[in-house]
Amino acid sequence: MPSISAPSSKRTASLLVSVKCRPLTEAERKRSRHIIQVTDDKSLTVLDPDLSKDYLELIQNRTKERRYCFDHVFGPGCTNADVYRNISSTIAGVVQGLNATVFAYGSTGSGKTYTMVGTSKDPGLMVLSLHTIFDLIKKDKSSDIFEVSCSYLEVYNEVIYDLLEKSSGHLELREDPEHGIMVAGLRSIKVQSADKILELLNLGNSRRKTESTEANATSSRSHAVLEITVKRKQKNQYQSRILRGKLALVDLAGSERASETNLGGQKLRDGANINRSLLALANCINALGKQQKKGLAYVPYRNSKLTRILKDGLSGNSQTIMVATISPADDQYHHTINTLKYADRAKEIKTQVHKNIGTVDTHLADYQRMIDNLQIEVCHLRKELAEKESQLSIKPVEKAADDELSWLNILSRETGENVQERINLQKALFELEETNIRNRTKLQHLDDAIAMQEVIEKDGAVVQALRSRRQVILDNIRDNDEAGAAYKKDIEINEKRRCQLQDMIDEAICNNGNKIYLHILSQYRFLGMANTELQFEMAMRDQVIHDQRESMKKIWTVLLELGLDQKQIMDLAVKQGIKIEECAIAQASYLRTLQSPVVSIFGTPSCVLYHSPCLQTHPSNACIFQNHQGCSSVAYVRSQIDSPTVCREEHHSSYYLHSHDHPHMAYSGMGETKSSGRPNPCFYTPEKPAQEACCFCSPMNAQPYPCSNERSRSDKDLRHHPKELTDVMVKGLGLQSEDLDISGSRDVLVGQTGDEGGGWGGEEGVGGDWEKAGCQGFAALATISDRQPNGAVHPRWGRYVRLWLPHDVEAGALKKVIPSDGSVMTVKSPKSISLRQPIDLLLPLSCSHPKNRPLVSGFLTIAGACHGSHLPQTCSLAVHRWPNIPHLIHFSMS
Ligand SMILES: Nc1ncnc2c1ncn2[C@@H]1O[C@H](COP(=O)(O)OP(=O)(O)OP(=O)(O)O)[C@@H](O)[C@H]1O
Repeated sequence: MPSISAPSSKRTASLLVSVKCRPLTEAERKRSRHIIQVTDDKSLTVLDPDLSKDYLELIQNRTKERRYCFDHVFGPGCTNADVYRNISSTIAGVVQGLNATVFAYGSTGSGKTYTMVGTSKDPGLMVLSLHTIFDLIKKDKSSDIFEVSCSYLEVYNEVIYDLLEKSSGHLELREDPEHGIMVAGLRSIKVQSADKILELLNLGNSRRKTESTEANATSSRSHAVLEITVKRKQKNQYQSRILRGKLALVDLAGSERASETNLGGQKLRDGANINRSLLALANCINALGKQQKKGLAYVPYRNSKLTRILKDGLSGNSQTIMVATISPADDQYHHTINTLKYADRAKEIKTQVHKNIGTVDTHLADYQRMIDNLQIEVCHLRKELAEKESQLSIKPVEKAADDELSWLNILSRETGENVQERINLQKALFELEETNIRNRTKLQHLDDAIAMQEVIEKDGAVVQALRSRRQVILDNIRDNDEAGAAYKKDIEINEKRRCQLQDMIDEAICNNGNKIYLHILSQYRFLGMANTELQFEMAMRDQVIHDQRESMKKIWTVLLELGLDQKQIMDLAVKQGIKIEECAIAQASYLRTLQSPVVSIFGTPSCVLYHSPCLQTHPSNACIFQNHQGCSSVAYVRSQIDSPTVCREEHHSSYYLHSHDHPHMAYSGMGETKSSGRPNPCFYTPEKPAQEACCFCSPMNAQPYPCSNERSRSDKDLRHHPKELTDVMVKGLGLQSEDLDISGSRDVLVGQTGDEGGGWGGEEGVGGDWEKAGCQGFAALATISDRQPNGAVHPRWGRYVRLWLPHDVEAGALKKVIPSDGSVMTVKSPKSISLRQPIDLLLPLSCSHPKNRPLVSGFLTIAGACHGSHLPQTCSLAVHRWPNIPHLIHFSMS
């Protein structure tokens, strides 16, 4: 039996904020007054720059003098080494597998580069950190093997360049589940000594874009990120543990107002992009600071490349240090106050620090390989394109052809950027909606709490506190909705641009004689898009995996807080015949090993689920059901807990189950399951005692259960998270499932027509009229519940369904939704239903539960039709084709 262990512990760390005030420069000394007073090593005062204020104004407290406290404050007399002394312990953690981020934040000319890079006399934090890392490695007494590598990039005008490459192309960001945000194609150079890195650092710095502005003679025009990775591996040990610490040292570009710096043309554009990134950073700091007080505020990381790169440092797994640099000059008062305002807010930011002990899920590795292969192909095509271009330019062709080529190149680049932008915007929208789903769940909890408390005391202090909390959440929801609307507008703009570009390429293909070139171009474009699509899917799924991991951790916390140790949990599990695997193992092999039944009901009593002890190779939570008109379908059902761990293996299983050629099981329309070869699956509804359940077949190694003639409810399966663990808690510890409020508000169910589109309601069904009309049908299932995770019935639950469809389908294609009470609800289709554009359905009163609850628990059948060849014949193929099952049909409740 595999061993189990609790997840590695996380430590919540506050962002450490140091403020560094530089001395007045030679020029400033002549014209400016020094307005910074460092009171002690933790506080400073910014004096009012206006000396002309009279006594009255001062006593009326109209002075602009401001006082601030931080973790550390360094005056003009301090060196970089003084600043470093307070952060060296954090840097040392990198050698122990921890992540750290250090960034300098301040207005232009305030001393960011001086602090990070420094001079030979006063080496900066980058240099000092490197020395610490190599000194520690040298002094290490263990037999561990260390490997240090470094990369250095810059973000200039929202484009990422490799500073260690002589002439770097544009680099793209990728979201990696194990390592967070990564820059695809960025060189990582293995280094043996600090001197080697310093050499690389100098080389990179010489390539950095700097300009002379009025505010700073060598103003950095780009944001630079030096990343040092320290890999530590135990020597000579089987399955040795690898620790991987990462240090990111960031020197931000100078922010300035165009009006102050007399910029124009390119410089003005640089300034705008620099400010866009810095504004995005400031907004993230704002939102993160607010989060501590206000709960779930959306953090707009996606608004710039810089914030995406810094995401881990701002909220993820990293101990982060912000060095706010300020100028003491009175004419910089506003910039100084602005910097200090954000630094003050940043004090509220919390990160979660834990050691990086690497594990790689096999399916993730599969995806990675696919992406890598695509990228190799993209590179290959790029090369071919370049060759083709040079061939063409060698030929004595006229200037017109050259112009055409460069025009096509621009077109190709813009297409790539358009796709990237679209993906980024969609992800942002997705995350925003996730945040609001959680906000709405919180709101419901608060409503319940307020209602309960009001029974005790109508307007007491607790009620008031709850109400003000409620207001905060409402504000968050409103802010997020506004941000969402802005993203939607951006998506519209992006879509328009996409159409324009497409038209231009199509026209070029029609008109241009150079067919090979255009062929390569379009192939390149196609592969590039496929590549980014895959990355998108990967990132979406990673998000879901992340959620699941969080849920697992919560369950572990509950179990451990109950006073049980791992062995006891394991024993309880064994007694109940439940198999528990280590978190990471469970992620990968969850569906294969799951033994627990999942309940399902649809329409009539003949709806059953099968339990998988006898079919271990299939996902146990597959469901066979019969609809209210007596036609059967097979559906692949996923409950909340396991929906996230979708891997390709599952899709095969799903498809396998539905295939007519299934070697082990055939299912006929009217409720007979024919067995062939393998033991048949058994069916039961867990809410009913075993005797009441029925069996469609005679399983060889499972007890047949009679089936209830009533419509049973499926509330319980909706709430379950990592199911082995909840089973331990419910069966082993005698807890009520309702006690296990491990929040998360999603249930995902995906279904499809079983018999080539047949079986969804005769003439009107998928296989009926629509097929005759030349359409292909599809059908899907979504669960719905009027119960909250804590078991309480809430009137608003179950009224809101959100769907993502597997493909774009035409307007009006979504035909009907059938709630499990048998009523049919016609759907007013939105103008267009498109992939990843969710459709929100608010259920009408006709879907009411007899007891006036908005809707009974159960399933919705969603049926529709789609013209053309976009949609595979059944959803099962769609499932097979689109690895991202949870996003095919995504259902959420609020
Ligand atoms: N602690 C210090 N001691 C002496 N001189 C300093 C110090 N900090 C900064 N300076 C000087 O101030 C000037 C501006 O510094 P620096 O270039 O580091 O600013 P910056 O914030 O990086 O500007 P930008 O954002 O425009 O790149 C430089 O001439 C630098 O030498």
